[in-house]
Amino acid sequence: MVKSNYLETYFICGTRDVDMDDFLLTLETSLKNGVTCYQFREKGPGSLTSPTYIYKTAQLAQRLCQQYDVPFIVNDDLELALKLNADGIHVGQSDTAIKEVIQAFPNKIIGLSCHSVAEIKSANEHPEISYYGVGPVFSTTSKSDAEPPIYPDGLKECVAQASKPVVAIGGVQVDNVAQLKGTGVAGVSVISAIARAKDKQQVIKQLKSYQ
Ligand SMILES: Cc1ncc(COP(=O)(O)OP(=O)(O)O)c(N)n1
Ligand SMILES: Cc1nc(C(=O)O)sc1CCOP(=O)(O)O
Ligand SMILES: [Mg+2]
Repeated sequence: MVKSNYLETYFICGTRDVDMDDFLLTLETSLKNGVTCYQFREKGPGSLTSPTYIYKTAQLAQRLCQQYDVPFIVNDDLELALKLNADGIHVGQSDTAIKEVIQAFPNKIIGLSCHSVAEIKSANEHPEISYYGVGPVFSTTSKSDAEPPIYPDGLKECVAQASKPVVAIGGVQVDNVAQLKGTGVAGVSVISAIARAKDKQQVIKQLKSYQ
């Protein structure tokens, strides 16, 4: 049973976002310290390429999430999500078409990236979508093909038009998260803020202060 506040502090991480040997430890420390959702995103320079390794690594991450009762979401890869019977999948505008995802993965968490009010309006046509990931709110170094930032004002406009909960993504850090107050987001999703934090407990606690 997925908790109603599962989007509150949403951690995204692949093996390239941390030292390879630290991946599972990073995830477990984050789960222990209050992340409410996790996305397995294995992409970008230096990420795993072998489907067997990707599957095995994702499976270990999934088991950790199960221990902490936190939803395990797969980024992009519908086949992997199906194979693992993940709790959900997150896709972007240029990934597998949302209609196909909805059909192939019923009764699961489905996240869709949106970058503008127009994309939100078109996403609203699909009531099966669970949440929208909206951004980048600020500039990010974690995604080389990110769109230009929309900043908190752009985020607020998107939230106002969204028929589903919105998580803010892109460049969200401890020192700017307070700017999200009043935007109406249901949560924040981050890679580097948590992956690179020395004191993950403190950072996760501070990230919750957008509420
Ligand atoms: C929660 C969340 N929001 C947005 C994204 C970005 O998805 P996408 O645009 O498909 O880009 P990639 O992550 O696939 O590079 C996300 N992953 N998660
Ligand atoms: C995965 C991702 N998607 C984005 C989008 O705008 O859709 S920005 C992004 C990277 C988020 O990493 P960080 O928290 O380190 O900025
Ligand atoms: Mg994608």
